[in-house]
Amino acid sequence: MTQAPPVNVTVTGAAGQIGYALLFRIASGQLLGQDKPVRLRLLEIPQAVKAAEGVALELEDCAFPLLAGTDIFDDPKKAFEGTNIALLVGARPRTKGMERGDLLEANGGIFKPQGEAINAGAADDVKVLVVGNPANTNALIAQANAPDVPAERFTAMTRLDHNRALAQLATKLAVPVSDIKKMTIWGNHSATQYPDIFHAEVKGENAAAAVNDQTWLAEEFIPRVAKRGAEIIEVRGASSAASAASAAIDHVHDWVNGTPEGDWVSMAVPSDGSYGVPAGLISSFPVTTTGGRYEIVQGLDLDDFSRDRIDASVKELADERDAVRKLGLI
Ligand SMILES: NC(=O)C1=CN([C@@H]2O[C@H](COP(=O)(O)OP(=O)(O)OC[C@H]3O[C@@H](n4cnc5c(N)ncnc54)[C@H](O)[C@@H]3O)[C@@H](O)[C@H]2O)C=CC1
Ligand SMILES: O=C([O-])CC(=O)C(=O)O
Repeated sequence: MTQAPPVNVTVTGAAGQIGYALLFRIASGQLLGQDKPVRLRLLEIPQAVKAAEGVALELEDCAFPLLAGTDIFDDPKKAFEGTNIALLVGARPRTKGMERGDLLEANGGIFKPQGEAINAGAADDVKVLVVGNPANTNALIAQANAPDVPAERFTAMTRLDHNRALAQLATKLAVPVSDIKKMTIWGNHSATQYPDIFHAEVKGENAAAAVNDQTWLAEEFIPRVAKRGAEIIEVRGASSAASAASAAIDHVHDWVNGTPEGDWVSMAVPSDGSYGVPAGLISSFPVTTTGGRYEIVQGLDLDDFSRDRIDASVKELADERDAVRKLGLI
């Protein structure tokens, strides 16, 4: 039997913490599936190329049957040539006391040239996931600089928030995470995000009704999920890496392979105006995926509690967009 041609997967920041937790899972087939060979294209800044070469040696030593090769670049134009899946991880992480938005200027400059490089050389079917913070607005910058690529191919990661919310709710209800469906993260990957359990289901029952504890929801669950990144930085002394890599695998896996019947996932995607989110903002929504395409779940009722929180997070996204516009990045 002849093998399918390899899928080109570009990973930026390949020598970083997330990169180290991500590359081996991609090469082992967990990103795309056990029938899909991959060719890795790693992008790093010149000072970190040697470390990326070390990671490539270790990848070689794993003898992954699906890994067709690893190439290392310090030039985005080359790294994104022919890429089918682009994982934009490389950026400066925040440290204690910073908000993700504080990274806008530092990291914004990275995503403009990378958007241009994707525009110039990526494959026609390219799918982009931005992980580097502030992820939603970095995705907007990359997208704005890639006018020939369909806008909907640019997404940002809120799957880690989604997974955190699943885990917190499962612990509260003392059920396995697999019993929970239809979790939603709305808005920005920031402390204003809104993890919504009003449409989630636990073994078919409404999750908010199963919890039946508004104080826990408003004062524990929502802030815990929204500020979990800061909690990890406080406790681990560095920002989430393995859990972020795992969420990136989940995001792309489900985008490519589809969501199961009766469930959905959270992805930050360009708004089409759904739920009153201004068109074009890259905001987190509940989405289903099939055939490599996602669709925003329609028709969910939002009460005032949910509406106010979504509006606040979307306002923050609009402010970030205005800030990068002023910086000339979009
Ligand atoms: N969306 C999300 O849920 C999450 C996002 N993050 C973000 O992911 C990013 C990466 O985190 P870590 O891997 O922990 O950081 P890290 O500092 O360990 O690694 C970042 C890597 O990116 C590289 N890099 C910097 N500029 C680059 C450029 N222009 N092109 C290519 N590579 C470049 C650096 O040399 C470094 O090796 C940070 O922005 C962090 O805040 C982290 C966790 C979750
Ligand atoms: O909090 C951070 O800076 C890293 C991150 O995005 C997360 O863990 O959600």
